[in-house]
Amino acid sequence: MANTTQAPGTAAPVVVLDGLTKKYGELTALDNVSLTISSGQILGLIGPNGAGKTTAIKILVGLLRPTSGTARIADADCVANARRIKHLVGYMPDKFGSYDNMRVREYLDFFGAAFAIPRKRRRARIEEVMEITGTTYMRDRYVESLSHGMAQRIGIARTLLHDPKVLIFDEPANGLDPQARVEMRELLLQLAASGKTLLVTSHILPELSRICDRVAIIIRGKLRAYGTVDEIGRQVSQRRNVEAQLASGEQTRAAAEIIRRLIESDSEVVESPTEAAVRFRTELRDVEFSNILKELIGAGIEVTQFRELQTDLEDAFMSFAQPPADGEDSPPVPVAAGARP
Ligand SMILES: Nc1ncnc2c1ncn2[C@@H]1O[C@H](COP(=O)(O)OP(=O)(O)OP(=O)(O)O)[C@@H](O)[C@H]1O
Repeated sequence: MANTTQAPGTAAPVVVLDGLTKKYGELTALDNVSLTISSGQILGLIGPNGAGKTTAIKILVGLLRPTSGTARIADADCVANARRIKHLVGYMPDKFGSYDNMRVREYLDFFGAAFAIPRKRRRARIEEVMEITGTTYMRDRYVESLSHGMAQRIGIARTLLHDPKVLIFDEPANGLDPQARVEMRELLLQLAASGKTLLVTSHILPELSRICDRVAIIIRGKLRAYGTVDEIGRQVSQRRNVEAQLASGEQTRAAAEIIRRLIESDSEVVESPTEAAVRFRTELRDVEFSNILKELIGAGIEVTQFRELQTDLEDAFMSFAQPPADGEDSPPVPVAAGARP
């Protein structure tokens, strides 16, 4: 069984993947992936091209059968109850076809009809979803004339028509300019705040990951890390990233020598005379930090700042995504409680 037990005070799991595996012939596109998304949460499913994200999504929306394991949304199994899944989920694929000679309102009406929303109710619902997604002003525009960012918003409006519990968006931020990414992030937060549960994928680590309650990093079909952005940052590096800023670049060599003497011998110490800075990674505790600082000052080094740098999630992702050396499996990385690699 997956570790899906509900901790006291936490929201109920709405999406549950348990040991999900999908093979295409010899290729294992998804390998025993287990994770849960609770009600109102945003989960970012992040992985490079070919990681298995779309495969996981297609199983969830009932378009693919898993080789083994299960996927459930609310009370419905994604294979056995595919019809119910369609009502529970709003799905926006990474590419949606072109609809020539259709205005936005006609396009939404077309999909509303496909969801069998009665005509009268449909008209009001189209107004509502355009309001939610900030697309009312596009109502009379032809769909093919929309910019990519506008089209993405209409794509989201379309997924909301039947008021699903769960929204699954494949690469919603792909190809958007920085401003449109900010707007997309705000829209996703607004949808989660309105009670929707969201799963969004990305092949890069965009700003989207910052708004996710949980991030799942998937590499070559395996779940390599799962947790909050902070938890994943801590998983990747037990070592703290520290920077000593000096008054002058001329003292970087002397400072680096003192630091090398005081920290673990296998730690990398990077001197940057142009920035008048020395950076290093260490497992030392605070008390030992103060000792380094004391020694630097005692040696006449003018230290203007001595601080710990944040572990960047981008660094974490890159370290997970490194291709394994020949004959090795993926690098072993601890995974947060609640997930099984
Ligand atoms: N129908 C299929 N038949 C055979 N192999 C497939 C099929 N669909 C996907 N694959 C392979 O399975 C692996 C996972 O593909 P998937 O599309 O799920 O990855 P992804 O993470 O969504 O990638 P991207 O970011 O490029 O969309 C890839 O190696 C892909 O080539």
